[in-house]
Amino acid sequence: MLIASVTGGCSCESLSDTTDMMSVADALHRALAQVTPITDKDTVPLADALGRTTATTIRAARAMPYFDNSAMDGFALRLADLEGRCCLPVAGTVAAGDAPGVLPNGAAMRIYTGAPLPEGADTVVMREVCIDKSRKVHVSSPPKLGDNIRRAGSDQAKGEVLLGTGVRMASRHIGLLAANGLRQIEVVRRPRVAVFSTGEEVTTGPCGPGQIPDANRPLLCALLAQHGAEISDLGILPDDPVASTAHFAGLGTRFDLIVTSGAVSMGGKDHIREALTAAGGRISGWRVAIKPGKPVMFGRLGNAAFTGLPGNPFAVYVGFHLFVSAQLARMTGAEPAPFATTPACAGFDWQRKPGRAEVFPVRLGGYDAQGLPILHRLGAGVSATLLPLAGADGLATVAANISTVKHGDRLHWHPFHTTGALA
Ligand SMILES: Nc1nc2c(c(=O)[nH]1)N[C@H]1C(S)=C(S)[C@@H](COP(=O)(O)OP(=O)(O)OC[C@H]3O[C@@H](n4cnc5c(N)ncnc54)[C@H](O)[C@@H]3O)O[C@H]1N2
Ligand code: MOO
Repeated sequence: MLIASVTGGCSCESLSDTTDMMSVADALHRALAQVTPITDKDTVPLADALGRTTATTIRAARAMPYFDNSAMDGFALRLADLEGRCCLPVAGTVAAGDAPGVLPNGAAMRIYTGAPLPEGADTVVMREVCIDKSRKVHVSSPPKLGDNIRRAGSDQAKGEVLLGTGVRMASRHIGLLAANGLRQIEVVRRPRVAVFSTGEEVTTGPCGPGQIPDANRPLLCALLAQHGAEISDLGILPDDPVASTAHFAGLGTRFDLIVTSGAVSMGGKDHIREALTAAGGRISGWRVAIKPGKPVMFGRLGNAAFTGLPGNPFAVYVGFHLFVSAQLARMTGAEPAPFATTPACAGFDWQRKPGRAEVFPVRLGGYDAQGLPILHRLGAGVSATLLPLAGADGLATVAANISTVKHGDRLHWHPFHTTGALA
C-alpha cells in the first residue's frame, strides 16, 4: 500500500477536533504567504559565501580551461611525426606552471598533467604506453589525434552561466566559481530572524521547583544558523501578554522573521495570539493537522513574518523543517525544498489514530529486494522528547487519513544526510 506524503496526502479528517485544522499543504502555503522576499544584496568574498544565496546570475569570467593543456602525464607530439616510426627524440619537459613552449619538428616533449600544450603538438600519449629512454621515447601503442588534450574553453565559454540566482551556495558551487577565478559574489542579505522562547517554567539558569532548561532556543538557533540566518536571540517571554506585547513592539521593522516557541495552544497562559495582535500584528493561520506541531501559528508583525511554533521540542524541530526552512528559502529567493520526498518502506507495524499527518523519527534498517530503504520507527510519538530524534537517520511521514501501517508499506522519508546539507 502506498502511503501518501505528508504534504500531498488526502486531507480528509476523521476526528471532530481536526475539522478546523489546515492540511500541511495549506499550512505551508499560508506560511510562505507571510514572507516578503529580501531585495538587499551583500558582496562577499567567495570564502564567506557558504550557505548564502546568489542574488544575481553568475557568469564565467574566462573560458575554461584557460589554455590547451595535458590531461595526463606522458609525451606531447605531432601525430604525423609518428608516421612510419615509433620512436621520437625528446626535446625537453613541460610541467604544470611552465609557460607554453614550442614543439620542435619531429620531436616529442615530456609533459605532465595540467601543463600547457606546446605549440605544434596535437596529441598526448600516456606515460604508460611509452618507454622513456631519456633522450628519446618509444611509443608502443599508436595514439589517436587529439588524445589526452583538454582544449581551452571546452568546459566553459567566457560569459557562460555558471550559477543562476537563488542558488544556495554549497561547497561544489564555491569550487566551481573559484576555478573560474571569481573571488567575490553578490548574495542576498541574510534573513534577520528574532527568536524567543516562552514560559515561566523555562529558564537558562539553575532550575527551581517546576522549572525546566530552555531547549528550544538553542535548538532553533542551531537550525537557523545551519540555514544561513542572522539570528537575534531575544530570550524568554514571560507568560504575560502585556509584557510580551512590549517585547514585540518595534520588531516588525528590524526583522524579516520572528520565531517563537510555546504558548500557542489552548491553555490559559497561551498568550502569543493576544500579544501579537496587541502589538499590531495579525494571525493568518493557526492549527495544522500535523503531529507533532498542531498549534503552530502563522502571521505578520509589520514587515516581518511571524511563526509561532508549539512548545514541545520535537514539535519545534518538525515545525522548523516543514515551515520555517521553507520561509527562509522563499525570503532569499531559493526554491523551498519539498519535505520527505525519498521513497522508502516500513519495517514495522503500527496502528495509529488518523486525523493528523504524522512525522516521526526513523532509523534505516537496510534495503528491500527493490533497493528501497527499510525504516524502523523510533519513539512513541511523544513530542516532548528529542531522544529518539537524536538517534535517528531521518524523519518519515504518514498522511492524515492513515490508521494502519504494515511491514512493507510505502513511506516517504527525509534522510538526515541530505538535511540542509551544503553538498
Ligand atoms: N487542550 C489542549 N491542550 C493541548 C493541545 C490542544 O490541542 N488542546 N495541544 C497540545 C499540543 S499538540 C501541543 S504541541 C502543546 C503545545 O502547546 P504550546 O505551544 O502552548 O506550548 P506550551 O504549553 O508553552 O509548552 C508545551 C510543552 O513544551 C514545554 N516547553 C515550552 N517551551 C520550552 C522550551 N523552550 N524548552 C523546553 N521545553 C519547552 C513546556 O514546558 C510544555 O511541557 O499543547 C498541547 N496541549
Ligand atoms: O503537536 Mo503536539 O507537538 O502533538 O504535542
